[in-house]
Amino acid sequence: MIQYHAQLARMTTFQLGGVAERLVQPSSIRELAETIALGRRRGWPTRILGHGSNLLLRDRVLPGLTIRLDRRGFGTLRAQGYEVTAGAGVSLSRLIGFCVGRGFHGLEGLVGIPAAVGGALRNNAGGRDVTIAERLSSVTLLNRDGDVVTLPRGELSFGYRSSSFAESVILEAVFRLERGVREEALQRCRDHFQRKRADQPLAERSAGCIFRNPPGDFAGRLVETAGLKGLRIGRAEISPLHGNFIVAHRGARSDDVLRLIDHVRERVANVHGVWLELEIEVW
Ligand SMILES: Cc1cc2nc3c(=O)[nH]c(=O)nc-3n(C[C@H](O)[C@H](O)[C@H](O)COP(=O)(O)OP(=O)(O)OC[C@H]3O[C@@H](n4cnc5c(N)ncnc54)[C@H](O)[C@@H]3O)c2cc1C
Ligand SMILES: NC(=O)C1=CN([C@@H]2O[C@H](COP(=O)(O)OP(=O)(O)OC[C@H]3O[C@@H](n4cnc5c(N)ncnc54)[C@H](OP(=O)(O)O)[C@@H]3O)[C@@H](O)[C@H]2O)C=CC1
Ligand SMILES: C=C(O[C@H]1[C@H](O)[C@@H](CO)O[C@H](OP(=O)(O)OP(=O)(O)OC[C@H]2O[C@@H](n3ccc(=O)[nH]c3=O)[C@H](O)[C@@H]2O)[C@@H]1NC(C)=O)C(=O)O
Repeated sequence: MIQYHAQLARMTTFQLGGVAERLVQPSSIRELAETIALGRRRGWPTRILGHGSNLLLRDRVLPGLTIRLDRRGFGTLRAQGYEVTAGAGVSLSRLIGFCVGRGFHGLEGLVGIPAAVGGALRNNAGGRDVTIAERLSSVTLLNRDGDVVTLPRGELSFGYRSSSFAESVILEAVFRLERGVREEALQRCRDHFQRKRADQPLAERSAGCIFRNPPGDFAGRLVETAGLKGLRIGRAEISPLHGNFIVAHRGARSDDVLRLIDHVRERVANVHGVWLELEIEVW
């Protein structure tokens, strides 16, 4: 079912931006495939939305078709031996909870990342010691020809916050985990979460790190040493806790964040001679 002029802000962690011209939240692969085929026939630009934790939506109508994969339609979660199959719409926190509850370890380093499995694979989300691709066994995709295919890890490529999925929709994935002690896995989750919460403003509205780390350096360090932490434009602020996070306060608009991004890039370029590349996507 197509929803017209659907509010999208609440479907992102920034909670900013306008409405989708058309939104579909498919409840099956078939509905997803039919929706994508319809979009092609009509020439609608089409985007896949996960948990919206790496996106900034502009303050305007998002043209074309937005397809949101959530747990209702893409919520598979099952174990066979030490392999866990998770649907694209399952949150990482739910996946990690499922694994840790069974004493399976390997994904604890991803705790505190508010992504869905599909978005996490697309961006090869990672924590201090692990990226999601490292535990991947296979992925099932809807490819650009409309076929459902399962590819082993060896046929996929991943990089720093990047993957080879650009043209496909991730439907579900199998992760290979290791037998561990449940209490120890739980403790590792607590430790990772505590460290992440100490370093990053997890309770505030953001999209995680705004910029990619430039080779050999850290965007957060460059922003901090350019004297920009705590700077505000409108109701958007560079987090005083982490220089690579912009947080949106009540009443913020996307435009405030965009202006702050421009300001940071120019200042960091002047001070350090480095042009920061965006890590988030702006839609
Ligand atoms: C508080 C906070 C902390 C964060 N910490 C981290 C961190 O430590 N490490 C890290 O790597 N990231 C972090 N992030 C960023 C973000 O969580 C990741 O980029 C994550 O991978 C985005 O997943 P998502 O489901 O929200 O995807 P979305 O933001 O919804 O989408 C991101 C991209 O994936 C595509 N996509 C989504 N689902 C699918 C699918 N099923 N098939 C194909 N393409 C798809 C979208 O089209 C878009 O291009 C953080 C974000 C926040 C808000
Ligand atoms: N900066 C921001 O704007 C935001 C920051 N965050 C922060 O990011 C971190 C991770 O966020 P998030 O992934 O949303 O997870 P949280 O740790 O905040 O917990 C909520 C999650 O618990 C999951 N859940 C509900 N029931 C169960 C269950 N029975 N077993 C396992 N999991 C369950 C839900 O998954 P499901 O969705 O599948 O129902 C939901 O995603 C947190 O620290 C949070 O504070 C989170 C959101 C926004
Ligand atoms: C949050 C994200 O991912 C995060 C991920 O959570 C952490 C896990 O340790 O590692 C990356 O951050 P990061 O490189 O800033 O990691 P941190 O360990 O916080 O900082 C790296 C270095 O920069 C310094 N730093 C960081 C922030 C700051 O304000 N000032 C500063 O000087 C730190 O002291 C440290 O020496 C990812 N960011 C990127 C752009 O790669 C995301 O992708 O959205």
